[in-house]
This record gives sequence, structure tokens and C-alpha cells, in this order.
Amino acid sequence: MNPAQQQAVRYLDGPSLVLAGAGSGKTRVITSKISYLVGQCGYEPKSVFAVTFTNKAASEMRERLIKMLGAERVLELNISTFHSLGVRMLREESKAAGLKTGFSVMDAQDCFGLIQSLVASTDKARLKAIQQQISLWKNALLDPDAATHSAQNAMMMDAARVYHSYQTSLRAYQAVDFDDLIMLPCQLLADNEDVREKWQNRIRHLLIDEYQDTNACQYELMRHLTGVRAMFTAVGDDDQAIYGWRGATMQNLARLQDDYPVLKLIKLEQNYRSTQTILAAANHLITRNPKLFPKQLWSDLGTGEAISVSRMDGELEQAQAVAIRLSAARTEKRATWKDFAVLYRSNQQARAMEQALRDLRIPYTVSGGQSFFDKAEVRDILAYLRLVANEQDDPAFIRAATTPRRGIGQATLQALGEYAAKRHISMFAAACEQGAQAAINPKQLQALQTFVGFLQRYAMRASQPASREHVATLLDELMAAINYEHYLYDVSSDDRAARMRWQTVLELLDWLKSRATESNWSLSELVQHVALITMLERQGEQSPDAVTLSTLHAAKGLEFPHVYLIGVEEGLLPHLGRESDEDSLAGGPERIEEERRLMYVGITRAQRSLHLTWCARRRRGGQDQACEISRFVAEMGLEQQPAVADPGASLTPKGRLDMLKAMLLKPGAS
Ligand SMILES: Nc1ncnc2c1ncn2[C@@H]1O[C@H](COP(=O)(O)OP(=O)(O)OP(=O)(O)O)[C@@H](O)[C@H]1O
Ligand SMILES: [Mg+2]
Repeated sequence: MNPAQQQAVRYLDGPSLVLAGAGSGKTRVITSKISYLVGQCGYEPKSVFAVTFTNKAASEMRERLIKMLGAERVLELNISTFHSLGVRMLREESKAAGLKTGFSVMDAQDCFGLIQSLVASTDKARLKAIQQQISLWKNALLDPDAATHSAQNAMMMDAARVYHSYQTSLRAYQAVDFDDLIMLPCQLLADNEDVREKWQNRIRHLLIDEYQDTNACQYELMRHLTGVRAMFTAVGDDDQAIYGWRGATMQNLARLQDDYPVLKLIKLEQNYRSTQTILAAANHLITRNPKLFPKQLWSDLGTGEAISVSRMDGELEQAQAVAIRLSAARTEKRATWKDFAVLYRSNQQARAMEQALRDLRIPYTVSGGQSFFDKAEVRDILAYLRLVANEQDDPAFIRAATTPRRGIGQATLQALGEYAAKRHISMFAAACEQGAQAAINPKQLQALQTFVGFLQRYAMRASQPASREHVATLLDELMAAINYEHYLYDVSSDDRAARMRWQTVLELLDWLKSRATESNWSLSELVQHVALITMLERQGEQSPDAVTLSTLHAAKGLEFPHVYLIGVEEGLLPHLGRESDEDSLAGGPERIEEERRLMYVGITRAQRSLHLTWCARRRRGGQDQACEISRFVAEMGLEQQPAVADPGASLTPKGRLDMLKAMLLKPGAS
């Protein structure tokens, strides 16, 4: 620890803010401070709370602390994301929050489905815009009434109307969305003095990582949790604020100084992560942005390898070239796969890369992307299976009851939800009780009874001891009963899209069947097992030695010896498209500045080598278009290097790949 870091760790006279650039040891300060508080100052572990940005960051922090404090004490520490802290508060305070203890958390996809059924529209862009607007309001702590007042145009009025019925539905289902996980605890602390005192007394010190990306709601939550004693340590970097589009506000950094005049500001200037070459490029780039807080980062890790910039013909060539260079570099540098990361601006870029890595049999994990288990069609099918395994699963019930549509509408679901909440039972159970049925109109009731009857019969059979035939038959029968293939053709934009989605379903069914056969599971056992697998996959704990594929957003806070940043083109990075949901925010200079910070985050993930690639041509909207190199490359003080003569240049992509495979996979090559 350098003197500034030590000062940050030992400072306990009041609130403090560590403001420093990438790789300067901010996260390390948090870990060391926790260890200092518990190990040397005698704080009870359970009185120390730390908030990180992702679950992965939280588990990394726990791992490091186990080495410093031992597993027993680390178990008692409260290290989590804002969202898991919110879940925990709501579970504990469910009564005060007006929720049943077993309330469910609906993820973004479930909520999208809810909005879709409320609006009864298939215009995806509109639905997404509404969902994002509701989220922004919640993050700004505005309830539906306040949102209606603040709405300035027709689109916002539209969204505010949906927001009203959306909240009513959530309440009826006893469900909360992700934003509620912050907003509800925040309101609870503001309104309920007993609850507030209880939590303030419990928390002796609160530490917050990646503070620059907190939004107004998280800021309020932090204020309520720490109260007038204000014992907290926040660490952040204004140059790495990349969640403006989600409502995070850098003003929170400035606000801290206003709200806490005694705030101790500590700056760290030495970077311990990257070579001087990498750091110089990062500094060069970020000086283009207006400065809130000027800082100067330096490193003594030597100049190291030069940054490479390569022009590629197209996306396919880029993916292949990166895969090949990566595996050559692994041999040459005697590195392991997990030393490498391939980073990109948007999720779609992963697909070509994954294909190329698979072709060369290079192990990889995708983080921050849409995994197989997040696809709508997979989740639809799994919702049915989840419900069969556990009738308490309300989000699964809602999803299955409405996908495909079978005449069960929002009014029915709301009636069921309200009845279930009053009686503290699941929606499925409510659907079987006469008390609830009385409140539902006859036509819908019939649809509901058919649905519930089918599920009950199906669940009986699914819990029988397994045989291979049995699970396979059950799955096929389910598909036929809900007519899912037909449904896909109904809701997809065209037949090709429907075919692809059906293909995904078949893949899922095959996988489920073979899993069931391998372990001789009943369908219910199988489904419980699947829930576990999806959870593990989400935490990226499956493959210990693998190349990381990640979006720039999801790479925040991480570091890798060797980083390949792909698709460094105008229009992609900076991203200027309008079609993706992240882009419904206003444009203007702030947009470019946020994109520049994103590039800065990407560069500063690299410890020893950094490689940029861009494509001269790319398919967009079904057309081949010429692309230009990103302005950021020049802003890093780099020039494009002359193309290296490529022995496969005259071959077709397939021929080229075969040749390279032969070169790489021949004995002794790795
Ligand atoms: N005093 C130190 N001596 C040696 N290594 C250090 C020191 N401080 C930090 N490091 C190392 O430097 C690297 C970067 O530290 P850390 O991840 O804490 O930086 P950070 O400021 O949180 O970066 P980011 O802004 O990207 O989140 C880590 O590998 C860390 O272990
Ligand atoms: Mg960090």
C-alpha cells in the first residue's frame, strides 16, 4: 500500500471519497479497509457492509478477504450488490413494505412480458422505450403520479399511463422488479423511522465501489443507511462513468461534497495494473473529455509491448484472426487462456467471435451477454417446467399462463394475485380456490381452469420415477399441448426468425432429454437441476481456464494480462446507432463523452498487451457497408499500422480457416 492508499484505509473520522483513475487500487483499498476494520479495529464483521457493482465483483472481494481474515469471519461480512442488499432488506422488512415474505423478483424479461400484455402491442421499440422510461423514473424515485406530472411529451404520457397499471399489476402479484429493489427500501427508510434506526444502528461502516455509476435512488439509499453519522467510504472514477443511459449520474460525485462538507477527499495517482504504453494511450484519450476532477495517473511497470492496431476485411476475418493470434500468443507467452479477454461494444459482436473460438477449440466464457438460458423461447419453456416442479413460482405462473396467449388476461391475473397475497398462497393455488374464482369473468375462468387442470395432470406424471422414454414423451407432449411452434410463427417478425427460435427450442429439448437419460432423472428432478445450472452459468463459474468474451460494460473493474478490443469503428465505438435500447437517450456531446469513457474502461483493463482491430466492411441491415476506423484510435495517439502480409489473403474464408487450423493444431503447436 502506498501512503495515499494507507491514508484511505485508516481514515475513520468521517465520510471519505477516494477519487482515482483506473487501476490505482481503489477496489484494493476497499478490501484492505474491510480487513483493517475487522482485523485491527475490532469491528464486528456483521457491522461492516460493502456494496459492489456485480455479483462477480462481490465474490472476488470475498475470496480475497478469506485469505486475509479467514472464512469464518468473511461469512458474517455483508458484501453484496446494491440489488442483493435491497432484496435482503425487503425480505426482512416485508411486513413494513407491504409485501408477503415470499414475494417474487421479476427480471427484465418477465417485466417486458408484463408491459407487453398491458399495452397489447407488438411494437418492440415502443415497448422497450416504455420499459426504459419506467426504469428511469424509478431510479429518480418518481412514483406513477409524479411521473405523470413530469411527463413532457406524448411518449412520456403514454409511458406514465403504463407505469400506473404496471405498478398495480406488480403489487397484485406480490412481485417487484429490479428497480424496486432499490426504490422500495429507499422509500421504506425514508418513511419508517423504526426501520431506519434499526438499519443505521446495524451498519457501522459502509463501503461502496464504482461510486461513479450510482443513480439518484442508490445515492438516497446510501444516505438513509448511513444517517447523520455518515460513516462511509466511497471509491470511484468519474472517467469511468458508463451508465448515464441507465440513469446514473456523475453529479453524485459532486453532490457528495455538497451534502457532506466534512467529506475527506483522497486521490490515488499510481497505476499498478498497466504498462506505461497502455496508460499513456488511455490518458491521451481521456484528456479529450471535460474534467470534473483533474488527475494524473502514472505507472512504473515499464514501456512493455506496443499497442497493435489492425485493419480487418470484415467481421468473419476479424474473428478468425483474433482467435488465431490469441492462440499463438498463448504459446509464445506461455500464458493460460484466462489471461486473455476479447472485449466489444455490443452483444451481437460475440457471435462471430464465439464461432471462431469454437472452430479452433479454444475454451471461452461469455460474460455480460445473452446466454442461451436468457433467450425468450428457452425461458418460456422453462417457465412451464419450473411451474411443474414448484407451483409456488409466481413469475413462472404468470409467464406460462400468458405465453402463448390462451385468453387469460391481466384482470384475471391481478385478481389471482390479490387473492393470493391476502391468503399468503401462490397464484397457482389461488387459481384452484373458489374464493378467487368468484372474482373472475366466466370466459376467462374457463380458460384458467383448462390451463390449471392441464398443469396438475402434467405435474402428477412428471413426478413419477423416470425412464428415458418417459421424460422425452412428456416434453414432446408439452410442446404439442401448448402448440409452441405455431406460436413462434405467430409472434416472430418473419419465418426465418421463427425457424431459428424453434431450432433453439429443439436444442433445449435435446439437451434436457440427454441430461435426464444420463442421470435417470424424473422431469421434476431434471428441472431443479436446470435451475442450478443456469445459476452457475450466470456466475461464469463453469470453465476455470477460458478466454473471457465480454461487453465493455460488463468488463468494468476487471483486469486481464492481454486484451483484444474488437470492432473499433466509427458508429460502433463510439456507438451511434439508434436501434438498440441503450440508445434512446439524447445524443449530443455527452453521448460521445460517455462512449469515450467506455473506450477508456476498455483500454485500462489491459495489463501487459493491448490489441485493437477494426473492420473495413460490415453487414448492416442486410447490406455490406464500408466502415471507418474509430476516431478514438487517433485520440489515443496511435496510428494504424501497415497491414501485415497475410499468407491466406487470397483464400476464401473457409479455405483460410482450414489452412490456419492445420498450422495451429499440428502436433507441437501448443
Ligand atoms: N499498492 C499496491 N501495490 C501493488 N499492487 C497494487 C497496489 N494497489 C493495487 N495494486 C494492484 O493493482 C491492480 C489494480 O487495482 P484495483 O483493481 O484495486 O484498481 P481500481 O482502482 O479498483 O481499478 P478500476 O478503476 O479499474 O476498478 C490490482 O491487480 C491490484 O492488486
Ligand atoms: Mg475497481
